[in-house]
Amino acid sequence: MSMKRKKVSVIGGGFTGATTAFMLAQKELADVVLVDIPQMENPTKGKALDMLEAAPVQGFDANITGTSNYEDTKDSDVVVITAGIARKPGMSRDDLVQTNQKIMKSVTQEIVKYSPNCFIVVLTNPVDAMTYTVFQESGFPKNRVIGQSGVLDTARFRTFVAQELNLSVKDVTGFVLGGHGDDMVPLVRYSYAGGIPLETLIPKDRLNSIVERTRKGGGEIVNLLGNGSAYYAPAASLVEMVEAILKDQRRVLPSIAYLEGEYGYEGIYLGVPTVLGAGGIEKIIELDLTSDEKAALDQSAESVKKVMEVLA
Ligand SMILES: NC(=O)c1ccc[n+]([C@@H]2O[C@H](COP(=O)([O-])OP(=O)(O)OC[C@H]3O[C@@H](n4cnc5c(N)ncnc54)[C@H](O)[C@@H]3O)[C@@H](O)[C@H]2O)c1
Ligand SMILES: O=C(O)C[C@H](O)C(=O)O
Repeated sequence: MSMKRKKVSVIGGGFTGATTAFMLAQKELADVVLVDIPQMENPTKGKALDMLEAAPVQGFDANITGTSNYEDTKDSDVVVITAGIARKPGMSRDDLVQTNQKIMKSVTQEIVKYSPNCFIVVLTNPVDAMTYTVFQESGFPKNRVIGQSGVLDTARFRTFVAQELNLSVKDVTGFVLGGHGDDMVPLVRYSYAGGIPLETLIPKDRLNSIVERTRKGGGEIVNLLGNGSAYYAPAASLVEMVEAILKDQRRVLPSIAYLEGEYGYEGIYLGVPTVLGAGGIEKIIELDLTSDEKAALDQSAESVKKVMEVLA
């Protein structure tokens, strides 16, 4: 009996797109189609072929193709959007909104034409507003249009906590809620090392500085790179979400989800804890928040709404 392989298309073959494609193939999660604009067709084909030639060495069975033709994305199970411009030092993610909004609209039309039943996972910044744009343009139900930010932001938080405590990252858990901006909300009260609340392990001032570093984690990398933004951890985060969907894992992961009353917000996409499985976002988990946590989340939601006003 033969099992048909899953298919994932990654739109945008730049740093995050190419890294995501390679990680998906290395994990044998799907055959991967990497898509970029016609002017980038040869470099995209070149990247895909180069990755494919790593398969015999690493021993993975997955096909990777590069293209600028959306017909090649036909019947994808999941489509990941990384197309668009990235920020440079001195810029905020919100400075990318107008350029990337146009790109979201055009790529979404092509995605929907060839894969009307797919799940879409959006990475392009400013990602809360771009996920909303893709949701509107696609006409898909909300469970099938998902944004990535919280897995990455939580991964940064977990990295810094593990460094602070000199413990394995595997034993550190956390939750970052809200928009993917400098006012995101790392929920320290819901964060643990080996099941022990972090607040009992790390002094308050050290925890506060970890929270601050997490909030500015994207900018820290942008300043170090000098000419672009992070891509290894963002790609790993996308792959974790795609894997949860393809394998129906029902993972509890933060996703950028469309809210219709949850946490008191209506009609916006925002980072919240979700259950990710074969139905995409199968559930939004509503945590009890203190008044300080809710005020911080309100501020983050306000920032997202301001960017959404530019969309109109
Ligand atoms: N949400 C997050 O956590 C997160 C993390 C990292 C990066 N990002 C965002 O992801 C985006 C991509 O970042 P990157 O580092 O890969 O940038 P990059 O410049 O390396 O790659 C972007 C690619 O998109 C392609 N592209 C542009 N217009 C396109 C179109 N219409 N169709 C198909 N492809 C198109 C470009 O040719 C380029 O190859 C940026 O907006 C960045 O800010 C978000
Ligand atoms: O910071 C950026 O502009 C890219 C991304 O959103 C990140 O957090 O690394």
